[in-house]
Amino acid sequence: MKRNDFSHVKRVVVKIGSSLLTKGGKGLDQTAIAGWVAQMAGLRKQDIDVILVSSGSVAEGMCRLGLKTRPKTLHELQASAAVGQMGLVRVVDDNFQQHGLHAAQVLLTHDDLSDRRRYLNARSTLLTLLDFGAVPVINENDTVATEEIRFGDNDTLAALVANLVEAELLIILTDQQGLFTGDPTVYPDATLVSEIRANDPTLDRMAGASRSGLGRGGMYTKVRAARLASRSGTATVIAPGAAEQVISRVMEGKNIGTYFVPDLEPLVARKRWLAGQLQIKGQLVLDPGAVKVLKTNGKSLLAAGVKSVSGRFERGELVSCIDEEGNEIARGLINYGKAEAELIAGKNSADFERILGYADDAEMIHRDNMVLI
Ligand SMILES: Nc1ncnc2c1ncn2[C@@H]1O[C@H](COP(=O)(O)OP(=O)(O)O)[C@@H](O)[C@H]1O
Ligand SMILES: N[C@@H](CCC(=O)OP(=O)(O)O)C(=O)O
Repeated sequence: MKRNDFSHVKRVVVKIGSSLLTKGGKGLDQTAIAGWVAQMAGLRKQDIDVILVSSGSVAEGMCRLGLKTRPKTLHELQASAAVGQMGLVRVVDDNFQQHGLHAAQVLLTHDDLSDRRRYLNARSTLLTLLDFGAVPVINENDTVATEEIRFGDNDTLAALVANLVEAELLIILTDQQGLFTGDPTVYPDATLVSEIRANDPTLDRMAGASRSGLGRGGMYTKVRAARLASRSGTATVIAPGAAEQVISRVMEGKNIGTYFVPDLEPLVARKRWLAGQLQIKGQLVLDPGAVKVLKTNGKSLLAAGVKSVSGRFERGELVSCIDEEGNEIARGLINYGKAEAELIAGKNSADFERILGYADDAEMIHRDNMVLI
């Protein structure tokens, strides 16, 4: 994808860093936030799905609590985040409301995206919010995250969210013009990189740490995020958050910030991931009707077309779909664990509530989570 193809983008993740949001730690920048929200609302009006990953809870909490330096201990960080998150969501929500849009707070930990079942839950909730036309506002769940289940920085979180919802574009707003050949606060003669392949090995030499004491990762985590995002075919632009109409200009394909070109298109990347990297935990035998629908119409797999179930799997794990002769037709992430799948195999989704005691996904495997073999 070239910059001038961004006009085709239908789903974008915007990440805004702490120092931008809090005027370098002085408190939430109401004017700037109103400006970014207005631009995101403009995208929603064009029917583009928008997800905001917003940092700033610790920085705003520090400000409210009168802490001069970023706390060192985990519980102080967590307390600070809890205080600051209140201010953050209030301002963001007020602003989206002024544009007639609903903001939806989603706080995630690393476990939510690494555990297969929780991954599917997080994905379904985010996609449902987008279907409702709401704007998910995501941050790390700092108050409960221990070291082991932390993302640690919101650049990584934003990239994983972009992977999760298959956004075509990730925009990371920061306090610099973009990625420079070296940290411009240390090397004044460093120059702005306008475009680079996300997997270019020279990137590691350019990107340094954060120096503001407010954010977490500096350029290093942003470059790593661009690489991570490129795994699902997502393009990344690191752009100057303080620049006039920055989000709109990036979306218009203007030459602003640094554009990280992914190696693959989103669909190809996801199919490769599904087809190659996960272990198959079970098998579904499909009736001829289901085989035909999957092959010819690219539809989701409904339980009604499943004749039998084998293997050991939980919700969210990879299963293989075979025809009655044993030929593999497709693979996908299943919405039900083995016990439930056996109960609903061959049944209509209208009967799920009676059989299972609850009604959940109508599909056994959603077409977005399936790849034909
Ligand atoms: N190659 C580079 N180009 C630009 N900035 C860099 C580079 N290396 C390190 N940095 C530093 O990264 C900082 C931005 O990261 P950070 O403070 O974590 O911001 P944010 O809060 O937006 O995530 C810049 O202010 C700059 O000091
Ligand atoms: N969850 C933390 C995120 C910290 C963080 O990654 O900050 P930044 O490097 O400014 O994006 C917070 O809201 O303060």
